[in-house]
Amino acid sequence: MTLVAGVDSSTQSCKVVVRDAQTGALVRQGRAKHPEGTEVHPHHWWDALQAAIADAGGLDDVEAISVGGQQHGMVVLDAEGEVIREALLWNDTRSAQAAVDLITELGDGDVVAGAQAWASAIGSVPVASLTVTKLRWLRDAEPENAARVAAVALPHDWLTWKLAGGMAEVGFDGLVTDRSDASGTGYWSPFTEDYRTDLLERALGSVPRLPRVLAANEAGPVAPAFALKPVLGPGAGDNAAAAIALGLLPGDVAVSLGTSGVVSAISSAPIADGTGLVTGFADATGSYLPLAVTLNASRVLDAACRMLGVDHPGLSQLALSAPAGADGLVHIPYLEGERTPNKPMSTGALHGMRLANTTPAHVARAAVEGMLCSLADGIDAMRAVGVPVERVFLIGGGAQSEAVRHIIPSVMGLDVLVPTPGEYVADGAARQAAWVLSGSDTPPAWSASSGAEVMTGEPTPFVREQYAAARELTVDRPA
Ligand SMILES: Nc1ncnc2c1ncn2[C@@H]1O[C@H](COP(=O)(O)OP(=O)(O)O)[C@@H](O)[C@H]1O
Ligand SMILES: O=C(CO)[C@@H](O)[C@H](O)COP(=O)(O)O
Repeated sequence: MTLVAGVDSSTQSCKVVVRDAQTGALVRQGRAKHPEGTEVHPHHWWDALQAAIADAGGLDDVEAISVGGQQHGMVVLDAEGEVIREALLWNDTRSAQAAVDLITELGDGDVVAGAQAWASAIGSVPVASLTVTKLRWLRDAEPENAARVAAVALPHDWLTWKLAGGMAEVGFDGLVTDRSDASGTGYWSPFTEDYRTDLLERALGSVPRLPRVLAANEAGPVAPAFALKPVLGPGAGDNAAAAIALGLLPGDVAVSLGTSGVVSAISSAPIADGTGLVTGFADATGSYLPLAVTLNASRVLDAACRMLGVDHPGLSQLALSAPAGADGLVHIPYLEGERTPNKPMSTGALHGMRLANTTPAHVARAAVEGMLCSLADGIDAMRAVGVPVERVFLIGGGAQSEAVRHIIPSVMGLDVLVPTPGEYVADGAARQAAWVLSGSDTPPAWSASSGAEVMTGEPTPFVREQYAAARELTVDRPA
């Protein structure tokens, strides 16, 4: 049996799956935790990857490996290839003002024109999540660090490079990425399939080395002297890797409930949404992957568990015992600020509180519904830019919530397919690794999306209506 491995270096943890390259059958897997926080030194990801590989029984018998990972994180390297400072993650909002500055500058003072100009240039309107805004923040807040930047990578690029032996073995020439993750930087264009170094220079003030963008099935750097045996694949951003695992086709939409809430879809043409609600990223195969991404998904459920003093099954039991709409109790889930809509300083809120609806069951129901309503808004945003929504898949850690699985069809007004719980990002990376190994033009014919449970429910549009009426009623956190 030929074995391949896939990695998901996600916000909260690192997961490794080992699969049969021919059939896709799961052979073994492992995982390890990442530290908390929105600023993390990349060596923690490397340590977690080693631990997850060991937990998965090692790589000695594995022929190829690809790394999928959280997108956008700013990994800055000096001329010796050393990490200059902790990486700012996708959910770090300190670069919100930098995003406003970049938009205003490109529009010559006109924010609307600037937003459209960015969307036309790179497919997305900058928000604090995108790497380009983090580099502008670095230039303004830490000029001494900005001056030392010799190369910029993303989490998955950096881990791939480390697996290849890093500076000592492959140098900066061996720094590689793929088009899905490159398209989330804010300085790579899905229209020209190339870096926009002019926009990078605008942000950082210089143009450091950038990872070479590999083709979908192209092998990464090889260091003959280095001990790593497997062939390295290009890897991918996490949502693009999940799309590979699910075998998404046009009309399919994935809703991922990880730390981020993500609505993603395959599109045959690039998207340029000047409203910024949909980001026009590329996928990892040659198509496009428009996304609507929130900062608040599974951790909203974690927070509700904490507030109510229950575990996840307990939260589900409570939520399912309350009526749809929680008798008017509305939870706005912007606990970490928000990205879609772009409200980086916002806090969450509970609206419509009355004596009759302030029970643990109502609070639990409102938390689940609020999180799902924010993602239903993402589905609307997809439709508004012409992305068809025919089949919806539910994945990510939050998909393990029974309440989420039962309530989502009613909130979205759609049937929802729930594939067997699994590590879809790591699985997609493994499928890519098998593709690279095969040398074929198309990925191997294994897909993890078979065996999905179809969840149905009576639509409850009033839940979304009461959410929409309360959505703007939030206060900002103290500066
Ligand atoms: N049974 C469950 N019900 C609801 N949420 C769960 C359950 N099990 C795990 N989770 C949540 O899944 C999240 C992690 O999901 P994951 O997709 O791995 O996140 P990320 O990709 O951001 O690291 C955690 O916030 C955790 O609380
Ligand atoms: O910012 C995005 C996509 O634009 C997020 O999807 C991150 O890629 C993090 O994903 P999780 O670790 O929450 O799954």
